Amino acid sequence: METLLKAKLRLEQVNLYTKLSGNAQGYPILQDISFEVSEGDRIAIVGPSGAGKTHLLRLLNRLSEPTSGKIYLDNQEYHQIPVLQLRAQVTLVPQESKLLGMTVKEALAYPLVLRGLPKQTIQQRVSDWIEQLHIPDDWLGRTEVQLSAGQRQLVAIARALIIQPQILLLDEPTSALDAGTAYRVMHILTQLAQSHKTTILMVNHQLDIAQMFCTRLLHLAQGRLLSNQSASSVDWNKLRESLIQAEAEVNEEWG
Ligand SMILES: Nc1ncnc2c1ncn2[C@@H]1O[C@H](COP(=O)(O)OP(=O)(O)OP(=O)(O)O)[C@@H](O)[C@H]1O
Repeated sequence: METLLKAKLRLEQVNLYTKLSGNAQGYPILQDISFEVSEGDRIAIVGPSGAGKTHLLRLLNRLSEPTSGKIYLDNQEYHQIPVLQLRAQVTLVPQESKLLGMTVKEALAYPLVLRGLPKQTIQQRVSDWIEQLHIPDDWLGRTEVQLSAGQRQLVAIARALIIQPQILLLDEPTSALDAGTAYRVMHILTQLAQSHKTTILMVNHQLDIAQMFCTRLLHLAQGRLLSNQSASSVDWNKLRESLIQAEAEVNEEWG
């Protein structure tokens, strides 16, 4: 019972089915997913393509609703929490982020403007994160089309960090970053988790990053949770081999 009270996030037998034409029952995307997450956990979510990783993050950000089962934040059922309030606490950085025609500097400030923070606080916080993430001055006046995929990814991560959410959901956050920037971002996230008890759930195909960064690992396959274990108990070589094998099988299926 004690663990239930301490859980920051809890999923109980969550199922997600998507309606596809010609299939009345729907297509199973996630099945019987149950796990708990504590404050300050750094969780890597791994699994082959199509395993349901992105949909799991979408459920946690309420971009989708479970077909059945329950999700709790601090013991409060998800659907009882107003969605904007929930998203201020549980923030998603999707694989592709848009700056909506804004410059980088405007886009970084925008989430804070929406929250009505004083101008000086906004400027200070934006400058702090620009410095911490080593975002060069010459990016600040650029719009989305003037940034590379990696630059856009870093700006998207900065926008989420600026809000200081309690739970940060990241969908392949380092896939387009160079190695140096990826490790810098991971180092900052680790510090945040340790100093502010920020909880991090990150989908990642780069197992070396997951191994170095995470405290727990969730392994999904075909919409089911294959394992939920502490990072220290993972056999990383075995996991690497099984993911390569599973990915090859997915590719074979697609011919
Ligand atoms: N709009 C949709 N309608 C129906 N099924 C979908 C839809 N979008 C995705 N799917 C299916 O849902 C399953 C899970 O997709 P999801 O994107 O969550 O996988 P993933 O593990 O994140 O994959 P990847 O690593 O390739 O990003 C896949 O089988 C996919 O084909």
